[in-house]
Amino acid sequence: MKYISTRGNAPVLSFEEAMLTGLARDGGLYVPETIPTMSADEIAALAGVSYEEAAFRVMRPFVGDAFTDDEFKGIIARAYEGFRHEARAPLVQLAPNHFLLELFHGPTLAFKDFAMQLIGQLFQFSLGRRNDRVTIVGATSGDTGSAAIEAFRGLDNVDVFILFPHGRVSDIQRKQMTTPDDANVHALALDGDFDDCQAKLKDMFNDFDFRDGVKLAGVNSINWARVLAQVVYYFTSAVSLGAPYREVSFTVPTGNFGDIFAGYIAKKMGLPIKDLVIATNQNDILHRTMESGAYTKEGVTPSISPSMDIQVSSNFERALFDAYGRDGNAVAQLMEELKDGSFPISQGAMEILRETFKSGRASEDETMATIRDEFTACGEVLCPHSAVGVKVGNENLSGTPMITLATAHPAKFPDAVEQAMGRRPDLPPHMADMMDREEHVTRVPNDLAYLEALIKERIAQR
Ligand SMILES: Cc1ncc(COP(=O)(O)O)c(C=O)c1O
Ligand SMILES: N[C@@H](CCOP(=O)(O)O)C(=O)O
Repeated sequence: MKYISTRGNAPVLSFEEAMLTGLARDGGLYVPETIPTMSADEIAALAGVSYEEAAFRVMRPFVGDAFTDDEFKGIIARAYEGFRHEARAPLVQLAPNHFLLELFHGPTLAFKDFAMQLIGQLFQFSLGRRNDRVTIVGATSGDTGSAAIEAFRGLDNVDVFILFPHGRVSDIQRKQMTTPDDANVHALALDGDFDDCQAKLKDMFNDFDFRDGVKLAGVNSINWARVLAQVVYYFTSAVSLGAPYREVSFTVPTGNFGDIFAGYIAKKMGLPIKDLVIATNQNDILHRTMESGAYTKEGVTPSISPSMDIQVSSNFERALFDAYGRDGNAVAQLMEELKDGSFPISQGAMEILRETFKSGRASEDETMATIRDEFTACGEVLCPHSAVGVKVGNENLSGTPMITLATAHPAKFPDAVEQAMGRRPDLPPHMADMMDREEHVTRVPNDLAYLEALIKERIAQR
């Protein structure tokens, strides 16, 4: 299995190389050269197997000969052993034809744990046998950062630096990133928004002296392994509702487009998905793009679903690559135009995108009302991101079962949830004292040279 860049001008890599590389050297994102498929019989055979076994069968064709089957099974087993639910990703029913896929039973209470716990094990295995080390820099709007820190804390051969937007994550999210006291963990509060954090991260990858000097690696959904791990729960949830003999639809609260892109890959692999619905909050660039055919930045307004306060949606580039017939030059041109704030999408590409994706948005009031109404109707407490999904999912119900992804635990956003339904959700016991723990954080300017110097200095001190 080979991996190619969405901008068509970077070395072709194996799974392991792509995973350790992060961003392609032409600024693009790695994708598989071809998407392996699963037959209806292979999909049907996932019914009743453990999440770990399903993960092995779904991901195995993508990793090539990077690991033996036993090695890969061991990596998967270690990744998910810390989850607090036997099913890992349980489905609950909200209404006769609407289901919620709870993805928040991992150690940091967000769907990021599904991929990050796996990547943590993959990196340890690969770096160990190569006797190598890396510097991970991650950009986060709240959840990727804590999941990455949890997956990599305490390791000798990895330093992990997390850039988060100062003042724009929830208190719990911040505490999750700033309270670990491991020497290899560095929480950096940047003066800017998430898009600034992600832009700085990409600038670091595009500065080859820095990148090669510190052995930079990325664990954002830039990294193909992140997307791959998220493909699995589309299969397990669809199969439990009757796939491959029954179609299902998914609604996905969307920001950086990684999670819904994983659903797109599942569909390309043969999973019978009818609709893939993009759900955005008031920062609705993806919904506007689907309606207008132009990707146009308008600035980000902080919301009660802060992890989705994003307007440069990294993985949309992967969808554009396919919609433009895998023409890397065309994608590179669009990304160049985006530097001026906007690019039009060709009619042909838009038709392809609309064949696969529907979209909707939820305002702040609608998100609050959804938290309140779903609690009243069925007792499910939603986080604000999941509520955005449920609101848009409700608007797209049809005869096909709809699965909405619940991407975070409500206790990560207690203020918004309390405001909506008058009750404060409790943190699970392992995090109950989170607000009392001491914080270790460095406030940093939105300045590439400053950040690179700081990272080099911290690494030298270790
Ligand atoms: C809780 C939560 N929901 C939804 C999203 C959006 O997911 P994606 O960026 O993969 O579109 C994020 C951030 O990524 C998140 O943290
Ligand atoms: N919402 C994310 C933003 C980063 O997304 P990623 O999937 O590219 O890591 C977050 O919580 O940090």
